[in-house]
Amino acid sequence: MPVPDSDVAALETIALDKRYRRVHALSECSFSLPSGRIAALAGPNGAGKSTLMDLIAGIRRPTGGEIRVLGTSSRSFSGIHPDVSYLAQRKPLYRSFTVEEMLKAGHKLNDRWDAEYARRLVEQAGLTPKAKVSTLSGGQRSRLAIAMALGRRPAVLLLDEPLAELDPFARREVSHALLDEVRNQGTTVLMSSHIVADLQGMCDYLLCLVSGRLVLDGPVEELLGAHRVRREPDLDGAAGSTVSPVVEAAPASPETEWRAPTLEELVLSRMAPPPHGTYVRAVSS
Ligand SMILES: Nc1ncnc2c1ncn2[C@@H]1O[C@H](COP(=O)(O)OP(=O)(O)OP(=O)(O)O)[C@@H](O)[C@H]1O
Repeated sequence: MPVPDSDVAALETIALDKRYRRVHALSECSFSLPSGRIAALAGPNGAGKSTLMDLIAGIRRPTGGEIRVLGTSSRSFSGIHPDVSYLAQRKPLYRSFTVEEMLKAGHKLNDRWDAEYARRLVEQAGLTPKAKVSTLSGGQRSRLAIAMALGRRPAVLLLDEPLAELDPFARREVSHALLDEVRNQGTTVLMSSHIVADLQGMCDYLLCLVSGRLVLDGPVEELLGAHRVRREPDLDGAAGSTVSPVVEAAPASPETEWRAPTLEELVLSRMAPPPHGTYVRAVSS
């Protein structure tokens, strides 16, 4: 893996656009993700998350705009950039293969492959080399798929709903293993998930798409620090529900208490603004 130049964004999109005939899946999407960040890609169904990942991975061509990976424009190469790994929603595992055979396939299919590293990740996951993929649990399959994605030693790792299908225990186990690894390696990660509560504490950067447009973009701490939600003692317990209670926008009386929102509240406020969602106000720094 090349040593990232800290001045160059790991991943940058400039006015990225994607139309599928009548559907405008992504509009004028511009962001710059610094190296070493673990970014959450949040947004409701159909917001354009998979489309964005597919475009970055070179699976689809944009209708407009540009993508840069470590400063190199996607216009200068075809297919997936050698420093990017993509773990799509449907995990690319062959059910009839053993764990060992999957690793061999990874070696064959990738010009750049760190066999030693991939084997170590599989060992850490407690996977038996002779076990068939079809006999693995959902959590074990996720760990194998992640080892396959990391075996390329990517500088940028794209994960589309990596924790879907997993029960809460497996989600925690897989996400901890994944995060330890990418932090140790300094890998930049872009990870989509519907379960925004899962992303808090895992991700230090947030991109939120709604109807193909980027509505939130920045370091999580900065975004949370720049917004306030009204403190409602009776309502606080409902923060985990999909549609949070409305919090009045104004006027705020002098006694009104404000607190920093959770990541979930902030994202929900953009996905479902009042009168159906939480009102979260921006504060000037
Ligand atoms: N191959 C395609 N042909 C036509 N429309 C498409 C195609 N793929 C996606 N779309 C449309 O583009 C929009 C964005 O879809 P996309 O799958 O990128 O969203 P998403 O945020 O990943 O959704 P989900 O969270 O449900 O996976 C949707 O309206 C979808 O119906």
